[in-house]
Amino acid sequence: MSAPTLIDGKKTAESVLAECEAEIADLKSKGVTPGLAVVLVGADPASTFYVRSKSKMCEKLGIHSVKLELPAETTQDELLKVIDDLNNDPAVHGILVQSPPPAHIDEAAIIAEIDPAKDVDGFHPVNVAKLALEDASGFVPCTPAGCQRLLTEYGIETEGANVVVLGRSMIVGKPMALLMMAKGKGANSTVTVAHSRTKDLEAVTREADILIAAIGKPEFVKAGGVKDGAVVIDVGINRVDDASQKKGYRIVGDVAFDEVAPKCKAITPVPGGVGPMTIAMLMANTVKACKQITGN
Ligand SMILES: NC(=O)C1=CN([C@@H]2O[C@H](COP(=O)(O)OP(=O)(O)OC[C@H]3O[C@@H](n4cnc5c(N)ncnc54)[C@H](OP(=O)(O)O)[C@@H]3O)[C@@H](O)[C@H]2O)C=CC1
Ligand SMILES: Nc1nc(=O)c2c([nH]1)NC[C@@H]1CN(c3ccc(C(=O)N[C@@H](CCC(=O)O)C(=O)O)cc3)C=[N+]21
Repeated sequence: MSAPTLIDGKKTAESVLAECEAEIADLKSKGVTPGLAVVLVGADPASTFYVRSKSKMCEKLGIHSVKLELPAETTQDELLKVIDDLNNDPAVHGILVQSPPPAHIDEAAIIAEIDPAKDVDGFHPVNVAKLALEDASGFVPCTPAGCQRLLTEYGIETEGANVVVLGRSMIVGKPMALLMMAKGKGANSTVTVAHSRTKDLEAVTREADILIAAIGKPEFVKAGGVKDGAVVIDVGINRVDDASQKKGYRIVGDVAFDEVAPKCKAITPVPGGVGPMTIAMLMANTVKACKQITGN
């Protein structure tokens, strides 16, 4: 087989961000500045890193950024109050509460408190329903939206394709499956969702023309679970110990890249694949929220 196409998430994210910049300039010419609030409870190092990269991207694009890093002991009621204040803040059009929160927080209740019009993560029940109903006024979760954009950007045929989504979380797997089974461009796929209870997993994933892996298990998908000529989108972000690295770890995906890539038509790297797209789609959702809320 010829060498696989490396799907460049950084480059595609740049085009999404350039579209955002044009829309932000237009909004600013009308006296409106989009605003995003990112809330982190506790100091998990990976979460802290992601929250800061989101805020940095806002600053780069000229989006008003509110970063709230709250102590791990923050109570449910205190967090609900923070959300209410952001719901009522006219300078904030998007609200994101970094997942997962500490164990004493009821995450579903926090998500339900967010004004659906500001729910740029697309986790609120109203937006989950809009995705299922194919109502484009809602917010699509950033990671699945980013995966779909990578497929369309690289001209990958999704119509009638066998798409296997590995993982069924509310953040990635389930919305990813809904997106790909929807009617329309970049979708119309035949979708199978596999998870930890799936029987003969490799036989299932081997049927995929497009395999989207989101399970959080380092290098779990091996060559034997991938069809020749498949397109592989690796959502996984896993830290594995690596003494040869300055930080003492490196990031790998859910796919064993070195053995899987030679079988693929196209594959995303980790890092530099889906991760940068997640942040870019968050910016795009924030611009969309701002336009909807301000009527622009
Ligand atoms: N690149 C990005 O922007 C993002 C990356 N991620 C990364 O994606 C990965 C998945 O995240 P997330 O969806 O939040 O994870 P969750 O832990 O919420 O969900 C994992 C899913 O994978 C399934 N699963 C776990 N182990 C296996 C297994 N051995 N075989 C088959 N299925 C399995 C689980 O099945 P079951 O339901 O049966 O338990 C579950 O559905 C993580 O590495 C995360 O860091 C997440 C968000 C954004
Ligand atoms: N409410 C909420 N919304 C989220 O969107 C959300 C969340 N909670 N919790 C955690 C996951 C994870 N996530 C990532 C974002 C960016 C990269 C990213 O930028 N990755 C880069 C750098 C990777 C690195 O060096 O660590 C890359 O893959 O190239 C990765 C993962 C968003 N998530």
